[in-house]
Amino acid sequence: MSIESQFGAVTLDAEEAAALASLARELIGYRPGSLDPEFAKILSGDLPRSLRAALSSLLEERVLGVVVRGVDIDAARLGPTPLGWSDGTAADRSALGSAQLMLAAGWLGDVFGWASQQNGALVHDICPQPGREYDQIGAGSEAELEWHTEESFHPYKCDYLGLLTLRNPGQAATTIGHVPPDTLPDWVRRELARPVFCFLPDDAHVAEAAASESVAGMISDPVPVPVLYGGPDGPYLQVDPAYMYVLADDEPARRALAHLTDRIDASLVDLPAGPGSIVFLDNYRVVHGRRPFVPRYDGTDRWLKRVNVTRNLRASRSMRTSAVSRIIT
Ligand SMILES: O=C(O)CCC(=O)C(=O)O
Ligand SMILES: [Fe+2]
Repeated sequence: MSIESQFGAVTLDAEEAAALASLARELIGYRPGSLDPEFAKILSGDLPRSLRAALSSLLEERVLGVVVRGVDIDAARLGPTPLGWSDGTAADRSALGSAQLMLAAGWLGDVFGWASQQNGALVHDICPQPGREYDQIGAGSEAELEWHTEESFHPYKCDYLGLLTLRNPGQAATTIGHVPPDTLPDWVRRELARPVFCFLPDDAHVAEAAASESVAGMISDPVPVPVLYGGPDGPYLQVDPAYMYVLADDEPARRALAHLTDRIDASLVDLPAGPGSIVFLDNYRVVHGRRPFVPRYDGTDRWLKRVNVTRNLRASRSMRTSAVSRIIT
């Protein structure tokens, strides 16, 4: 079965798109300058039913991801794509899109951020940044962003990753890959379930690691974990070949990882998603990356918004400064 056929798809009609944008305006007005994720959850009960149904099928693991098309991003108001993420006015210009991404995420769970990523923002900008063209981070461009599960290095990685495309002139696709675990040979599954794989924080976190005690610790002292985890019948996956190594060069584990990597390579497809598309991916079951593209740095570049969603915010309480904080430190 192709990966695309295992994705839910919703195309909002004009009425649904207007209803979603109207909720977003309510969310923006509730606390000007900063989208309130708790209020977004309350409002998410009023999302168009077709959207809630698709998102619920993701919660139930009946699909690997959901693509929503027809979101009003108020393209006329967007202005120039920022050069990287630290552009103050860009949040305001793109608030309509960000609010809709947060609303849909609110139906799935709790949006959270990282102290070590984009200064703790809940909604991230993904735009090419001068000087980072060949780096394995969202702000790269000329080099393919190798496939990965998001924040593989962290025990409180997101359940779902949400991406909203604001613009993508060169149509540089997000890639997705998936291998049904029950199609892997038994020896591969056995090896990948052993806790002998070490993950390192990716460069996007390392640059801001001083802001996060847990991330700083993971750079110096990674805890070995399995690649396949959860139930033996339908295990979940954490894998990021660009940022991982096998403990003590364990040969069988290394071969199993190589086998998995080949299989995922062979499964990789482009996800078609133009401006006004939101994609949610099950970060426990699919990998994603990005095709290379040539950045322009003239204000018209590719620009995406990203959110991390967890089903269990409480699990990370020891790494957040208060029960209501949504920032992992
Ligand atoms: O740019 C994309 O399409 C995906 C970016 C990504 O995977 C990341 O920033 O971790
Ligand atoms: Fe990613």
